[in-house]
Amino acid sequence: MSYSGIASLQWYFTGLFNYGSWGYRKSSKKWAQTPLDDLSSNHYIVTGANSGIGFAIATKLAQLGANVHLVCRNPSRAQTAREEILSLTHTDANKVIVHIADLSKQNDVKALAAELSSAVPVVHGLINNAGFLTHQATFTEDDVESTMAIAINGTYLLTALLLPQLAKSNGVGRVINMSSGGQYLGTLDPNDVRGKTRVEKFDGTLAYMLAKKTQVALTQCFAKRFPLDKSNVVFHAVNPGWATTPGTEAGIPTFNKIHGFMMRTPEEAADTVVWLATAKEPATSSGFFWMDRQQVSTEMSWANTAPSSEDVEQLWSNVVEICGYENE
Ligand SMILES: NC(=O)c1ccc[n+]([C@@H]2O[C@H](COP(=O)([O-])OP(=O)(O)OC[C@H]3O[C@@H](n4cnc5c(N)ncnc54)[C@H](O)[C@@H]3O)[C@@H](O)[C@H]2O)c1
Repeated sequence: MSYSGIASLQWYFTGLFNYGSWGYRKSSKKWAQTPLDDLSSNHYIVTGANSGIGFAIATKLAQLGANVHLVCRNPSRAQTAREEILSLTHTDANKVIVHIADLSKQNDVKALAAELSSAVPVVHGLINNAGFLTHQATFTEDDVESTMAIAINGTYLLTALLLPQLAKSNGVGRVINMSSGGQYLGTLDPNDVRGKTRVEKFDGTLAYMLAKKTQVALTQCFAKRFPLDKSNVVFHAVNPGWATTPGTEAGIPTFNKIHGFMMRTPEEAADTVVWLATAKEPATSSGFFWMDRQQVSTEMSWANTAPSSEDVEQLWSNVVEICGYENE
């Protein structure tokens, strides 16, 4: 379960050169400025949309004219975010809609999916962005450690429940899972998805890496089970880089303080997600890991954390069992 010192160094130096704002500016010079399609009749769901990168994603999509569904846990913070988005983008007030759910709870996710299914019959993009890093082990009402609960309930269950609406997209339905560069150091443990064995000496950073690794593996599983030609849906996972947000200020304050000068803005970290959700090119591939509009490897050479295909399959069946739901 632990990660080696040399792999951490590799990760850190890769991050210094690529994950900060400088890395973003370097990469963005290569991008063709292709105009995005008219998004005015498209509907996007963004989880964790009231803060940080999620807020930047939702704002950009609203600016592009799309209908944006903000999924947030706290009603008053959700309303504040909605008002801010309306004032920043001057979009039609009917196009920015709030939905309340705690994505670490299965019952909330099921209720949210039911609400969205009737409110949004066709979903063009689901952006599973919500996530957090905590240094205290807490278990949800479903008996899953909270960091992992978002990866499972928020990512797996919401995606599985909304597949019929995504499949109806007149382009290609897109699911974008917000993973992290931290996933490179996480080791998949398919037989302890609930996080039970890690409680005594809880390491929040390790739990976070594991949750993010799980999101990448779930993305691959969805792509394998629901290929584009049969499902009309693509699945992507993203490393957004290092961005200063309320999440990094609370979860990794020392890292944030030391590296704040070089970290990305939430808008820079949001760029690849918005591109994956709206551009033509990423509608043709599925199951990959992306950073700065490029497919990147899911593994780092010295980390030795690549899960076996058996582990990935085991993960899927354990997650299905915990959630008690699977699409046919
Ligand atoms: N900021 C970074 O450098 C960075 C790097 C890699 C990955 N990420 C990932 O990007 C995503 C956004 O992070 P951020 O930095 O903008 O942090 P943030 O804390 O500013 O935003 C996270 C959002 O998720 C929401 N959220 C958390 N738990 C929730 C729950 N149980 N139910 C519903 N909503 C919940 C929060 O309310 C918040 O709106 C996260 O998944 C994070 O792990 C961030």
